[in-house]
Amino acid sequence: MAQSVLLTGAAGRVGEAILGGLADDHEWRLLDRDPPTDDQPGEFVVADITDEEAVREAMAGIDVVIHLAGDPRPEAPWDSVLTNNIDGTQTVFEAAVDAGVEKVVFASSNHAVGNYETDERTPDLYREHDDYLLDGTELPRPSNLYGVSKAAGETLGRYYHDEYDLSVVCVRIGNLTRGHPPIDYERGQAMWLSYRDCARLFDRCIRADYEYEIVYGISDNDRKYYSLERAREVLGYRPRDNSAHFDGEEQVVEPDT
Ligand SMILES: NC(=O)C1=CN([C@@H]2O[C@H](COP(=O)(O)OP(=O)(O)OC[C@H]3O[C@@H](n4cnc5c(N)ncnc54)[C@H](O)[C@@H]3O)[C@@H](O)[C@H]2O)C=CC1
Ligand SMILES: O=C1O[C@H](COP(=O)(O)O)[C@@H](O)[C@H](O)[C@H]1O
Repeated sequence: MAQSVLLTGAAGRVGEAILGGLADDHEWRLLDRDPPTDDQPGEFVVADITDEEAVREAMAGIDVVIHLAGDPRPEAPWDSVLTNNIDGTQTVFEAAVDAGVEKVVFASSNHAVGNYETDERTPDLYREHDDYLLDGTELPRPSNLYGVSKAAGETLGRYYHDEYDLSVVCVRIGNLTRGHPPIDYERGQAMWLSYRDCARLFDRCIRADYEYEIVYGISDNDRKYYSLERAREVLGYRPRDNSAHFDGEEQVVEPDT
C-alpha cells in the first residue's frame, strides 16, 4: 500500500536516489531548505529543519518520515553539526511523535563507526579475504564530529522509540555514488551503495515493521566489512549490486533494472 512519506533533505544526492527509484510508489511530501531545481513528485516545502513550526506543519497526515537533511561533510565543524544534525534531528523526531507518525527512518553514517578502522585492521579490512564484520550491535566509534552527530541522532531515535513507541530505523549509509563504485578507493568500494540499491533499501524501511533498528546501508559488495544480515532479516532488503562487478572501466548500472 502507498504510504504518505515526508522526505527531508529531498534536494540532495540520497534524496535523488530514493526519488529516482520510488517517485511513483508512495505519496511524497518533500522538504529542503533549498528549493527544487526540477520537477518533483508531490508537494515541496522549502524550510529549515531547525524551524519547529515549519517542521510541525510538514508532518500533518504523514505515515513515515525519511530524515536525510543535515550537513553531510565528514569534515563539518561542530557548530554546523550541532545545529543541522543534532538540533535539527531532535526537532524532526519531536514533531513526528506529536503528529502521530508511525516510523522515522534516520540517515546515519559509516562515520558513526569510522574508528573501528584502526591502523592494525586497515587496509586488510577493505579486502575480500578479511572476514571482520560490524553488524550494528557495536557501540559507536565516530571518526569525526560529523560521526559524533550521527551517533547522537541514533541515540535520539532510541529515546523516541523507548519513550514514545515510535518505530525507528537508523541506516548507517556507506558511500553512495551513481553508476559505478568509487574508483581507486578501496574503502569506498567496500561500502558502496548503488543508487538503485539505495531506493530498494529505503523502500523496505518505508514498508517493513520494526521497533528500533540500526542497519548498514550498502550494496552486496564482496569487500564489505558491514553485515547486511539485519537489513535482510528485519527489513527484507535484497541488494542487487556489488562493487566487485566493476573493473575500473565505466560500467554504468541502469537506474532501475
Ligand atoms: N551521500 C552519502 O554517501 C551519505 C550520506 N549520508 C547522510 O545522508 C543524508 C543526505 O546526504 P546527501 O544527500 O549525500 O547530502 P546532500 O548535501 O546532497 O543533501 C542534503 C540536503 O539536506 C539539505 N539540508 C541541509 N541542512 C538542512 C537544514 N538545516 N534544513 C533543511 N534542509 C537541509 C540540503 O539543502 C541538501 O539538499 C545526510 O544526513 C548524510 O549525512 C550518510 C552516509 C553517506
Ligand atoms: O557520511 C558520509 O560518508 C560518505 C563516505 O565517506 P568518505 O569519507 O569515505 O567519503 C561521504 O561520501 C558522504 O559525503 C558522507 O555524508
